[in-house]
Parts: sequence; structure tokens; C-alpha cells
Amino acid sequence: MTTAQAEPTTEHPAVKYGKIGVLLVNLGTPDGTDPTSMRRYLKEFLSDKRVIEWSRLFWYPILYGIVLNTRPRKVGKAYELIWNKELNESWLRTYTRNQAALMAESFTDQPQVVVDWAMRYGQPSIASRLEALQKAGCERILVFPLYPQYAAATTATVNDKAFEALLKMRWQPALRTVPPYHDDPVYIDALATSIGSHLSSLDWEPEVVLASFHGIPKSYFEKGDPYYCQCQKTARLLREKLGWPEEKLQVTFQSRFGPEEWLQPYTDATVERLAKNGVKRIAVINPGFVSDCLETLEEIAGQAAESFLHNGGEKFAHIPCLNDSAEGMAVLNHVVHRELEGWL
Ligand SMILES: C=CC1=C(C)c2cc3[nH]c(cc4nc(cc5[nH]c(cc1n2)c(C)c5CCC(=O)O)C(CCC(=O)O)=C4C)c(C)c3C=C
Ligand SMILES: [Fe+2]
Ligand SMILES: [Fe+2]
Repeated sequence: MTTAQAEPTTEHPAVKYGKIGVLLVNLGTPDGTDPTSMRRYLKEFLSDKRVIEWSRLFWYPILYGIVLNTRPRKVGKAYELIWNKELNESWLRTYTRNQAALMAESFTDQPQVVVDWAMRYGQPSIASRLEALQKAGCERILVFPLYPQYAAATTATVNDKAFEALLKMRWQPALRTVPPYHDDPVYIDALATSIGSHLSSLDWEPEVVLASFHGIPKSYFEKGDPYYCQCQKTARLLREKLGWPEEKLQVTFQSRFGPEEWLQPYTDATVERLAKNGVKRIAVINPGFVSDCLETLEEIAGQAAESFLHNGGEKFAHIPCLNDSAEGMAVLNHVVHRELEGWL
């Protein structure tokens, strides 16, 4: 008697292959300024253990009991002031998408490279874009957290999320992550050029320029986060490039959240002190932000400017982030081409 045996299958689903993906990832942004969108965004953001390191037992009652009931409305109003009305989205989203499109153009001679973008919080998610890149045939993917200075709260959480997405894949792409580029000469040159061209467009000269970085709690620094030192190095190299003394380019830290001590000196207190001490003209640059966002447009160009003028200052300028400018794209393209070495 013979038994019919199943033929071993020689087929698996058709797959595309041979491409290299580049995924630009920025922090994230709400889908709208209404309280529901704001709450969804803040809930995802502020539930991240890399951002708020307190025990969940302590933090969640505060997050769900207070923060998510009060902050969405308040912060939504701030977002409204800086919303990109034409596209009905935040500028962070507009710039990140533009950066990906412009970077893709820099690879027209290398059509095997596919450039995409995602957000750590909100949409499009890292998992959805990694999956899309893989479906498009990317066997190798370079994940680029858009932060010149490394912090666990920013760079590491992007990388965590990317590797978490790979957990669910049967056939994983090879993944590389972009390291911080806080001391890269192309980045330092771009900042110096941006300061130079912005200041030469004014009919006045600042007495002091603040290099204002987003802060982190001081305790994160004490636990070994390299962020503070990388911010200081960026500022030192920029000062050297510009040939300025330490008093002319001062480092400060902004965007404090919660009751803990954060990295000092604080931007808001410094702006107020300078004005009260008789400084009449200042400019602020945000070297740690790849794109303008709530923290630069509302907190600096809005609130800090108002505080400076209110306390006796006379002229205030906010130097825009590198965004999708030619200098900004030169930095991002330079870093990506370097990190793709061996793959291209
Ligand atoms: C403990 C809380 C926070 C840490 C730590 C933190 C670090 C950190 N953040 C950025 C960059 C951005 N943060 C932005 C907004 C923002 N940040 C926090 C809190 C922490 N950030 C909150 C709660 C918010 C939302 C607004 C608010 O509720 O105040 C943004 C802007 C996003 C946008 O859509 O415009 C950026 C960018 C860095 C670089 C950093 C650590 C180095
Ligand atoms: Fe932040
Ligand atoms: Fe803020």
C-alpha cells in the first residue's frame, strides 16, 4: 500500500529585496491642538520610562489624576499659537517630512536607498514605517534619531522603539542607529553660518547670544547621561568657530517639567536676569533642536522674548533651527552618507 505524501513546499510569499532604508525619527507631535489629540500625545509621551524615570506607582496617579486632566488644554493653546495653519499640522511634522523628501533627492544616483520619516510619539509610528520600508525591500535600515546630542530620553527611546518593532518580525532587516553628531565639524559650521546670516540680517548686534538646549533632570546627568557634556562641547566648538569669548555665547537649558532640579542655568531665569542687569540686546539659538517646534517657537520666540522685553530688554532675536535649510540638509545628508558606509 502506498501513502500519498505532501510535497515539501518550495514557495514562500514573494518578497522584495536589495534596498537600503533610512528612517528619520523626531520626537513627535500631536495630530491636532484639541484636548483629545493633546491628551493622546501627552499620554504616550509621558508614559515613557525613558522620559519620566520615577516609579510608576508614584508617577501614574499624578499623570492620570492631574497632568492628563490639566495639561492637554493648556499646552493645546500653546500649540495653537505656533500651528502650521496652511497644512493643519505642527511645524515639527512639516520640517521632518521635508527633510526626508530633500534627503531622498540627494540619493537620486543611488535608487536602492529609500528615505522615510517617523515620530517617536504619535503618527507615523516607528513600527509602521519600519514595516513599510521592509515591505519595499529594505534588508538594511539606518535609524536616525534626530538629536545632535545623545540623551536617554530622546535618542535611546527612539532606538528602543525601533528594536521593539523588530521583536515582532520573522525576517528582520539589519538595523543600524546613527550616533550623536554634537561635535561634527559640518554641524558646527552649519550653526555658525546660520548665526552669521541671521545676525547680519538684523540692524543691531546682540550683546549676548544664548545657546539654549532642552533640559533634562539633573538626576539623569548624575546617573551618567552624556547629554550635558555633549551640549557643552557643541557650544565650545561653536564659540571657537565664531571666535567669540565665553560671555558672548552662553549655554542655558529650557523646558523644565515637574518639581525636580533640572540642568542649570535655566534659560527663562537667565533671560530675565540679563534684562534686569541692563543687557539690552540678545539673540537665542537652539542648537539641540533639528527643527523648530513648540519649545523653540512658543517658549523662546514667544515667551522668552516677551520676558526679556518686559524686564527692560530692547531687542530680542530668535535664530531659527536648521530645519530644511540648505545648511541643515548638508548636516543630515553628511551624517547619513557617513553612517551608510559599507552598505552603499
Ligand atoms: C521629564 C520630561 C521631559 C524630558 C526629560 C524631556 C527631554 C527632552 N525633550 C526634548 C525635545 C522636545 N520636547 C518637546 C516637548 C515636550 N517635552 C516634555 C517633557 C520632557 N522632555 C513635554 C511634556 C513636552 C510637550 C509639551 C509640554 O507639555 O510642555 C518637544 C516639542 C514637540 C513639538 O511637538 O513641538 C521637543 C522637540 C529633548 C531634546 C529632550 C532631552 C534632551
Ligand atoms: Fe521635551
Ligand atoms: Fe515647553
